[in-house]
Amino acid sequence: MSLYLLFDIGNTRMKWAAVESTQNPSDRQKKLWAYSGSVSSKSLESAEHRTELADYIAKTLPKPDAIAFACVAGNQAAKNLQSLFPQWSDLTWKEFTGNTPFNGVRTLYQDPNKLGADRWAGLIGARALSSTNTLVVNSGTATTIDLLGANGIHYGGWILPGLDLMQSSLQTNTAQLPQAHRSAEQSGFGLNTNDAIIAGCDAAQLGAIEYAAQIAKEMNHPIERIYLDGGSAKILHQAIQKGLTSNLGLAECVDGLVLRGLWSWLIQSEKS
Ligand SMILES: Nc1ncnc2c1ncn2[C@@H]1O[C@H](COP(=O)(O)OP(=O)(O)O)[C@@H](O)[C@H]1O
Ligand SMILES: CC(C)(COP(=O)(O)O)[C@@H](O)C(=O)NCCC(=O)O
Repeated sequence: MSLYLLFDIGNTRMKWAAVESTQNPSDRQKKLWAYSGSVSSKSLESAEHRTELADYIAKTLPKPDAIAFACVAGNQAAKNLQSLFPQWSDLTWKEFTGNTPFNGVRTLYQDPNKLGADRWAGLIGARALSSTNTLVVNSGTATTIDLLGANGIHYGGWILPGLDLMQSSLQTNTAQLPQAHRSAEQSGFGLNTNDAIIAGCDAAQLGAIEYAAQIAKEMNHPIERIYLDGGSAKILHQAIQKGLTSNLGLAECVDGLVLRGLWSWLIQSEKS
């Protein structure tokens, strides 16, 4: 049995998990993530936070057999992460990028070097869960919506500001708009400024997903699954369930698509 340590460094949060080779990236049980965590990606910039994190991970985890990471938060963030574990210096840190080949999934992106490592890993993670036409929605700092065909082809996707970014950019760039706050009652058209912002940004995100499904259908890839992952996935899912849009009944929250993709990649690399 091998122990894999996986890191997904996003623009807001760094997520990690340790998994065993006897487990399976297609497993949907919560206990799959028995050893996992997240911290602010910015905290990697602070020597004090780095030491705390290094202590925590090293004390709670035996030495892994392999480490894989995907980073879209800049080279320095990845370097800072790797500096945490000098005691594991004999291990190779395997960096996964948008250009990393994976048997069974292929992207049509014009320059895969430019495809976000997290988007590519998320698509591979989605493929571990489903072999049908799927929309992969990662709702973090940015929201990304990608079309993965049943044939394993990534037909491209969209990048939108994430939900928080949409809301906060209104406050930052206008004279009269406040930072909006979500409450349980909001739905439909807003009758005050706060609700108009919350519902408007929800509508932009859900509308984009619905539109993506419509285009996929026109491309003869009718969507059978919609996976929602990322820090705002649950909020988007709740908005869908409130009936803001009736056509997204397929949408479901899925944990750790990027980590699942890194894991699938390690398994495939070990076999070849
Ligand atoms: N504890 C938290 N700290 C910061 N953001 C959080 C937290 N929990 C949920 N969020 C939301 O999740 C988003 C970050 O999600 P995540 O998927 O980790 O993004 P990224 O991959 O871009 O770092 C934030 O923009 C925020 O809306
Ligand atoms: C779109 C992203 C900013 C999303 O990052 P995240 O919200 O997960 O932090 C990231 O995947 C990225 O920098 N992509 C590179 C450009 C591209 O995918 O075309």
